[in-house]
Amino acid sequence: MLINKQIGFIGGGAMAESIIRGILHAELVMPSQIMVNDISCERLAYLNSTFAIATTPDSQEIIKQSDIVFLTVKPQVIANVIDTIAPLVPKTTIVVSVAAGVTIATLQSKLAEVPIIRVMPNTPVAVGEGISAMALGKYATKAISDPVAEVFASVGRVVTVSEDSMDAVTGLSGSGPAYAFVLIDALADAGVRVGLPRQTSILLAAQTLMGAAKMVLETNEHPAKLRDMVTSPGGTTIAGVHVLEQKGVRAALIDAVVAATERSREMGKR
Ligand SMILES: NC(=O)C1=CN([C@@H]2O[C@H](COP(=O)(O)OP(=O)(O)OC[C@H]3O[C@@H](n4cnc5c(N)ncnc54)[C@H](O)[C@@H]3O)[C@@H](O)[C@H]2O)C=CC1
Ligand SMILES: O=C(O)[C@@H]1CCC=N1
Repeated sequence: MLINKQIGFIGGGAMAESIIRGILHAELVMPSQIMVNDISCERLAYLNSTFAIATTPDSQEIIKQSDIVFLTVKPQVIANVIDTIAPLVPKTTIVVSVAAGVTIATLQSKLAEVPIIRVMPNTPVAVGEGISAMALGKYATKAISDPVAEVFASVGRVVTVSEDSMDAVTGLSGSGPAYAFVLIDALADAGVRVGLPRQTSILLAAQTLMGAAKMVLETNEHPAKLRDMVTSPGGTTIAGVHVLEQKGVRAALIDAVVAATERSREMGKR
């Protein structure tokens, strides 16, 4: 399932690596179709030796070589990156930003008439189970954006959202894997606390979260209904759920998503 595009990344950190790992594993592109730029020589050497992809310390080289350019740097440095590349970006290049909080309008003001797509993916794209939300700039028609949708569809699910939902998406699914890792780690500690070996505990916790998530996605049932199916009257589960409610776990998760959403909004104001 190859796409016929050269793909460049400016910023070769955690998110770029997750996307690269995912699209190579999905065989959407060959390693020879990918080039990465980073200011860190160590990162470039690591990415080259891990994935056999081309690397360059020069971001302008990425613009020359790529049909689709992913901006995978931190939001704080994206303005500098754009200033360096803007004069060179042709209108035929598709620019995809994954930076939290950075608006299409900010990018478009420096990249006149260039098709811009803003995406909020998450790191499970590395294992083909990401969720990526896309918002299209005014020059990114459906036909132009299709190859980008294909990239993210090859490594998970894709939803199209209006740009004003992006901060909320960032707070929920962009940051969400971290919440899930905290839950898995805590459940594994709990398993150890009640006498299970660490590795068994981690396996039980992770597979339980994955199985529960899969049931929600495959049955389309409301999660509360699926929870009720586990919860026998007077049984073990209601004893556990009662403690979760007493300790405010539900409210804590809501507050976490609200805090992350507000932080994304704040980052967009700079
Ligand atoms: N990590 C995640 O789960 C997600 C991250 N994002 C977004 O992805 C972007 C990247 O985040 P991470 O990969 O986590 O950060 P990171 O810190 O792992 O990677 C950033 C990379 O950019 C490089 N870099 C810094 N300045 C540069 C420059 N001027 N030119 C070229 N490379 C430069 C750094 O050396 C580093 O390797 C951010 O904008 C973030 O909001 C979006 C969704 C999820
Ligand atoms: O923590 C961050 O700012 C980025 C955006 C979403 C996930 N990681």
